[in-house]
Amino acid sequence: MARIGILSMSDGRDFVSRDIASFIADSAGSVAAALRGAGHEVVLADEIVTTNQIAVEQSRRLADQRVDLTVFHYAVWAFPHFTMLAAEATEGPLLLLANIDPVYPGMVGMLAGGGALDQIGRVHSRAWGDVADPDVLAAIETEARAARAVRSLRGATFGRVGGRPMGMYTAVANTDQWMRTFGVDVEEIDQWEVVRRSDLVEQSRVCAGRAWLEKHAAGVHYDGKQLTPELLERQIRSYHAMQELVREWNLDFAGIKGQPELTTHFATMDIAEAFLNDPYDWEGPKETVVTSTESDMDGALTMQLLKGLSSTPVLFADVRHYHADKDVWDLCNSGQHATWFAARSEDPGENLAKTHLYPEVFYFPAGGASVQHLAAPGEFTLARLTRRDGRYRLHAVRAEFEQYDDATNEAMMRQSTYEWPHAFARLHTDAATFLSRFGANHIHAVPGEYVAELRSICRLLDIDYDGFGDAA
Ligand SMILES: C[C@H](O)[C@@H](O)[C@@H](O)C(=O)CO
Repeated sequence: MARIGILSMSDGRDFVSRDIASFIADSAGSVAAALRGAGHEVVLADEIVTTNQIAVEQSRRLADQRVDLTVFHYAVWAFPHFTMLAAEATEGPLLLLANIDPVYPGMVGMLAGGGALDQIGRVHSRAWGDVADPDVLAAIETEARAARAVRSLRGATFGRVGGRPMGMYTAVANTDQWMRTFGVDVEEIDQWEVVRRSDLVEQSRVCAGRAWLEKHAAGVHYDGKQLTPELLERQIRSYHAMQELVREWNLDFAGIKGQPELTTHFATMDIAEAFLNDPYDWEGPKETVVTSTESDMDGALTMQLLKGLSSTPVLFADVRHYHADKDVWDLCNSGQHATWFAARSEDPGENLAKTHLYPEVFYFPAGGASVQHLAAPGEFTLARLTRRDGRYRLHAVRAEFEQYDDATNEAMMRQSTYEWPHAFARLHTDAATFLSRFGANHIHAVPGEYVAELRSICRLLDIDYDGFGDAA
């Protein structure tokens, strides 16, 4: 949930503002109550803005509370320079909210303030109407979620464990542009640290992890070569090594190169990535740590934004295949999908019961377990940050994840790489449009509807929104 500041604008003439103060306070109170009722934290300004000084003081006070979204509330005609002074003191996302009550010219106040902000190019969003109307409340909440997701990036640190894999330009971003556009710093960490620290993990933790996986997974398919208890333990060690790096380097999210050094000479990072992205591991419930395969920077950044919206694990997948006969895509990853996607259950046992650990395939001679499952059905929002000629854009598309009878699921998974995790996605766009315009090999998804938030995020970040199909 978001932290939302509310600042009510009013008239600069004392004999007017005096008489309308209670009307404004009641209206602001209803907005605050509705947002609190929806679970948000609300910070109401101490004073209604009736002077230039109060405009600056009160907006600075809200800014000090590091609100995710600042709402300028217009229940009456308000002197527009108050809006300008308050906006000047508000560095975060800004929403102008007018109640539609003809008794007082609140709409006029909002439009005069909004027009003035447009004149100086100050990004802001607008909403209007009675907050008792669910659509009005939903519009404010959409902006609040988008604002929180964007704010959660500012000051964050991405841990890039290993550099660019396999010449993948789409996995590498410019750190200056990241700091300027998203406020995110990048720590470059050598994969050697994963190998070095893996040896230092206590054997008891490792044994407990292997026992837990063997107990709960649908199958751990040891083959004496590509997947052995020793290799699975090495992967469990690499998971704990990554957890340590996240803690010691204060990483908010991360990416692991993996290929080719680790996947050829150490073990794959599939177990590490899956459980970093999961809300649990063999030691209990935990916070998810967004971690991208192939140290995909814009992939991880997209996932961190989606996590800011949904507070769930976020899927990382290759756009691997299109089943034209079914108009369904196989989103399958040579790395991981958090096991949570197998059943989207809060009970890890339920997800693991649909998850198989298979010996890694020919690409990965170092071996280890791949984490295989088929994502549970549901409605999803998919997104991906990419760059066109250096400028960021955010692709967005709606989809349903589907499953069929066991034989059909099996046959479809065997058409690509059976041992890897899959999601069968029906995208709300046609294949030709998608393949001709989508700017990456990886895509990310969360359950639920977040298209409006993604549009707002683009406005707040001043990047291009690129929606496909009914998300256009
Ligand atoms: C195993 C291959 O190298 C895969 O990693 C490759 O196809 C990708 O997934 C690239 O995104």
